[in-house]
Amino acid sequence: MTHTAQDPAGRIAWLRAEIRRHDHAYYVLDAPSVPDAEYDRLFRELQALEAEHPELASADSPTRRVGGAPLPELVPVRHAVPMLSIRTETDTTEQGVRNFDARVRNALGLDLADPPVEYLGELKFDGLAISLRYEHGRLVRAATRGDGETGEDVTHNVRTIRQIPLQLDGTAPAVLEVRGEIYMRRDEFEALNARQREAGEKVFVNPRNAAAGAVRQLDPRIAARRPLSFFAYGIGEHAGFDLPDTQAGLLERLATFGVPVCEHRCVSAGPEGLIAFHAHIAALRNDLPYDIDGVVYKVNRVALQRELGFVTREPRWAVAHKYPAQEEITRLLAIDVQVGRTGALTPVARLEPVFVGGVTVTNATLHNQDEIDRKDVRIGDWVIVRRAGDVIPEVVGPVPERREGELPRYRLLDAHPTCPVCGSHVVRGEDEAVARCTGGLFCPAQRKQALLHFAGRRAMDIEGLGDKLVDQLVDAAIVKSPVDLYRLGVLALANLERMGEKSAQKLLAAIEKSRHTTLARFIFALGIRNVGEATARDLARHFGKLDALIAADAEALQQVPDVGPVVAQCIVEFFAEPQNREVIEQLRAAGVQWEESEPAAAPAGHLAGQTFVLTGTLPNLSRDEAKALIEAAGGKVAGSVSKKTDWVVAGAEAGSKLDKAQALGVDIVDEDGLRRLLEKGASPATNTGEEQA
Ligand SMILES: NC(=O)c1ccc[n+]([C@@H]2O[C@H](COP(=O)([O-])OP(=O)(O)OC[C@H]3O[C@@H](n4cnc5c(N)ncnc54)[C@H](O)[C@@H]3O)[C@@H](O)[C@H]2O)c1
Ligand SMILES: [Zn+2]
Repeated sequence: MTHTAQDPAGRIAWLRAEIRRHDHAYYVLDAPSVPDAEYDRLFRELQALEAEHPELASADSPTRRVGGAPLPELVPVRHAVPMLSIRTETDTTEQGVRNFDARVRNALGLDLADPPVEYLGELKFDGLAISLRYEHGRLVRAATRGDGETGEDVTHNVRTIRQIPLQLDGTAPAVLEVRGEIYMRRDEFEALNARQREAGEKVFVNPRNAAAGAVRQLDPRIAARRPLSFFAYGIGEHAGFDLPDTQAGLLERLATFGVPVCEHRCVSAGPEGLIAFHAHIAALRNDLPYDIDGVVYKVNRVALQRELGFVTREPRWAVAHKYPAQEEITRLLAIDVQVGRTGALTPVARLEPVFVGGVTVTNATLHNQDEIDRKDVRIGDWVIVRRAGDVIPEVVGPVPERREGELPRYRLLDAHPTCPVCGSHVVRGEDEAVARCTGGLFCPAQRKQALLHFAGRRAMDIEGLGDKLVDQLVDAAIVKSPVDLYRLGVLALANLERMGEKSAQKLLAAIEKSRHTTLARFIFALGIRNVGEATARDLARHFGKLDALIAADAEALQQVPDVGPVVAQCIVEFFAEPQNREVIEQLRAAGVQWEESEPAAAPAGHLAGQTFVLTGTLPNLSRDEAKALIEAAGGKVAGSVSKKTDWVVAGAEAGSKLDKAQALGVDIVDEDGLRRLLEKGASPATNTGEEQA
């Protein structure tokens, strides 16, 4: 529903309802439905309309109130000194500061002949306002702002915040309410979200919400797990406190009590210093370890603050000057994918251009399919984009209430069954978040990485082929796949920058030398996902010949020690890609060679063909010892439990592998059980021998 300028009453009513709804989501539920920038636009529009139409004013308009109702689950706390909001200066230029100065001087009845008013510039921390009540230096209660008159008792959670002293330093007054902001540092926020993501739980939109949600928990253990910080910026009720003359003096005094106070502040005679402060902090903003949404200017002299007093929801002696929003709302037009150096496909949101965090953003990462599912963002959605600090822009989530009709869910594998760069198949492992292109040797997106790996010391060992040179060779389109290395001539190299004839000769000699290699090195050099040096060696030993390896299916591959289902799958997928096989053929044709051997004999022993998984600590055997015994008996030890596991050997403190074994119904034995299995088929001769010894 929209209302035009012809219907201010209707528009005002609509705005009030809309803002109230957002207030509830933000203050009560800690789950804002729109970014602050959007909210602020509605709020300013309402303020302007109410100013234009005083006859439509109403005492219960959201422009006259602070915050939201306290949560009914928490015990209410009445604030003897109300906790107010701060007026936001909307003019973003210097004029914002001058407007404030002019209002203050006017209210104080000063004229041009009077000296400048002294101000203090502070940061506007983007967190949650809190009032900490100390009696005789002891923290007795912590309360949220609530609606400004009545907040919520959150002492149980605030006690878990290490930065907040439970006992003030020095000689403390009888009563002192310290007021300030609880916030979460950006790195802590990123780490928290990473943990949430890992655990498959919901991620937080921004540090403010994560902090507010933690503080307003019923369970202090949850708050304790979310690392929070605190800055003091004022006081409420006090008794027996020798009140400093200025705001700056107050902050210094608070610091002597051991209360954290932010170092970034500046005293200014008149508005000029504040203008400089605004610019200085704007430049610093990205490097601060926490979010700020602006700076706050305060009249420094406490006596003048008293004289100025406050109007409805905000003091006359302070104003907030905001910076460009770090969260904005825009449209998700499409989802593209980018193929990284390792073949990972990253979905990237293509956005209707939006100005956020000081720049125009048109793309933002969506990380991977799981993340898209968790956030449930769909093409066509209105989404919230966040760009804070130097962190790359991110889509934090959709605005579900703005979704128009039914939009289909996005499935990366359906949208991109093949790599958009090279056309190879795209796969996603069972336990993996990331989808990958399987054209490792062929895919242009992976070329540089693949070549570097191929030439590496433990792979084909081509001395002198480092990343700078690989960059040049690939960028100049001289080398596309490893086989091109073996076709290089001095001429092509001599055209490269910083490449004399001598170094060109040297490189060619190193390439020449690499033609004679071992099967193990060659397998490793292919860069098959999850096939490291040791696995490559095992594969070479087991299969003896490259073609045998190429022909092996997942089951045959799992006969190799340490090759489990995941690794086997990666190998199968790699060789299934015709383009990879072609590059291998070309390499052989170019003279890359190694000695082949007969495949290692199938392991003998009565446990042949049986797969074991070890978990926990066995009473007498180390893991290596147990493994050696099993392998000596022909068995195989795998790293993870699957349906193909025959036995799980569980010791003390066995973890998730044991759970999985139970879930899959795999047989479980302890160390004694393992010994019985090992002995069962042992030849009587050996037994006798042992008994005799
Ligand atoms: N996205 C939404 O749906 C939604 C809904 C409601 C409110 N909001 C946002 O909340 C804000 C309005 O709420 P508000 O009334 O709390 O005002 P405010 O946050 O703009 O300003 C007042 C608050 O600033 C904080 N503050 C930080 N640094 C300070 C300092 N140095 N000195 C004094 N105070 C400092 C205090 O907590 C104080 O309560 C707006 O930014 C608005 O965008 C968003
Ligand atoms: Zn590709």
